[in-house]
Amino acid sequence: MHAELLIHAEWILTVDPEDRQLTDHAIAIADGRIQALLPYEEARRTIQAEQTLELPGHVLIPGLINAHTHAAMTLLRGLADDLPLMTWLYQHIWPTEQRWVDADFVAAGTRLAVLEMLRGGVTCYNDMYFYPEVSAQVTAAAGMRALIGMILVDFPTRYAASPDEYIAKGLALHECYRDHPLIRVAWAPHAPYSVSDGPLQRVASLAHELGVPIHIHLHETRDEVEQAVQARGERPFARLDRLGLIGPALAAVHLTQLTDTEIARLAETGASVVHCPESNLKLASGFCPVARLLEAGVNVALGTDGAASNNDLNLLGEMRTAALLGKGVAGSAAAVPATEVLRMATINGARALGLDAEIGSIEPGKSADLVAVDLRDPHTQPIYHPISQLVYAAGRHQVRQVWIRGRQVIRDGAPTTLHLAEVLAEAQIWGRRIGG
Ligand SMILES: CSC[C@H]1O[C@@H](n2cnc3c(O)ncnc32)[C@H](O)[C@@H]1O
Ligand SMILES: [Zn+2]
Repeated sequence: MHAELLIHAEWILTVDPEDRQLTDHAIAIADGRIQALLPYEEARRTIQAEQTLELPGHVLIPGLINAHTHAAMTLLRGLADDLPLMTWLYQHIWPTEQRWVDADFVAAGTRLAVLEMLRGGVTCYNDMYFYPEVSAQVTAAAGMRALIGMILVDFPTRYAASPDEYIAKGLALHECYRDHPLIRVAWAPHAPYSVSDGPLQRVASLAHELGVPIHIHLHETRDEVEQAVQARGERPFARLDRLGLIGPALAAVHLTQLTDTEIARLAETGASVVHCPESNLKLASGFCPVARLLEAGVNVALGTDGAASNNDLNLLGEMRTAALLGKGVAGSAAAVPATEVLRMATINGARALGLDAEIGSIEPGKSADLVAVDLRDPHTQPIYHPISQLVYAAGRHQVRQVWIRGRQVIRDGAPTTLHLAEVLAEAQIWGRRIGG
């Protein structure tokens, strides 16, 4: 058998249905796909590889999937800290966005985000931001994978004047990225409090018609739910259900407020939850009941949220936070174990984004989206269980090699598709402009 690349890592965490953790195995890659996963000795005998990469002391994992972010908000990192959600959003972030966000802002901010995520082992992200056509273009040019949000809010911005215009621009984006190897699109209405019934209903039917996911913030805080109940006599979850949005295409972000009935409804409809523990902690938004969701059979993915509320796009760090917080919230050290957290950051993310046939695990036939993490640092030694070191001790600087569709986008910790100094210079110009 001929392969373009053979990777021999000391450990491989497949995240396949059996959660196989392999030692001394190799992965053969051809045409951007995982061609074979087999014992290294057998690979040496049966595979003629153009290149073989030896990775002693490394663990190889599927590319990490950041299932909720606002990539271009890297340019607003640290602008407004230590504030609760609604003060942060209405008094700081939205006025700043109204003033500064244009296509150039989104290009510079997305490039910075893509660079940060790739270096941290994130190979795919789910975005919700203005000028999505710009994010899509920047991401594809860097060889990264993304699900780009066709955004929708009731209020006018420089990007679009009305819900009709947001939807028309979304449809144009969908058309443009039909059959693209790296970019897919999703409907991304911002939240129940910022989008009214008519446009939400249109999103539900268009999502069904086009076969694309729906990405929305939901029940982020107790205030959000209480205010909706006061104003409309209905919880936002019930409203979305009535409007046809709760179903297998839904990736609902945050969900810090959930009744048992709502959890059962998520499980029964096959909807996904995207947990953003660090954003929830920083904005003091509340706690997503991850252990209860997992127990009920709900697909739970992991996201960083934007860099203005986290303040990084470090999914490896988010995995550790999710595990620790999940145990604290459940009152059980056995809750949200390391293997489950790795699933949340990979295959569950892929499922939430409708991409699980293509990415999320290391299995022959899937795209070669792979990450090698060097565990030979002092703080990840000795190694009894590589997954424990990965989730509880490793830092993102230990991500050394990253491939997307078989193309190496990070080599020895450095980007191959983006120019670090240029991306930083561009971000600093924006920082000076906004900071005055
Ligand atoms: C319509 S583009 C996305 C919109 O969402 C804002 N945003 C960023 N983080 C959050 C969050 O945690 N909750 C609600 N809204 C958020 C972002 O600033 C954009 O305006
Ligand atoms: Zn968000």
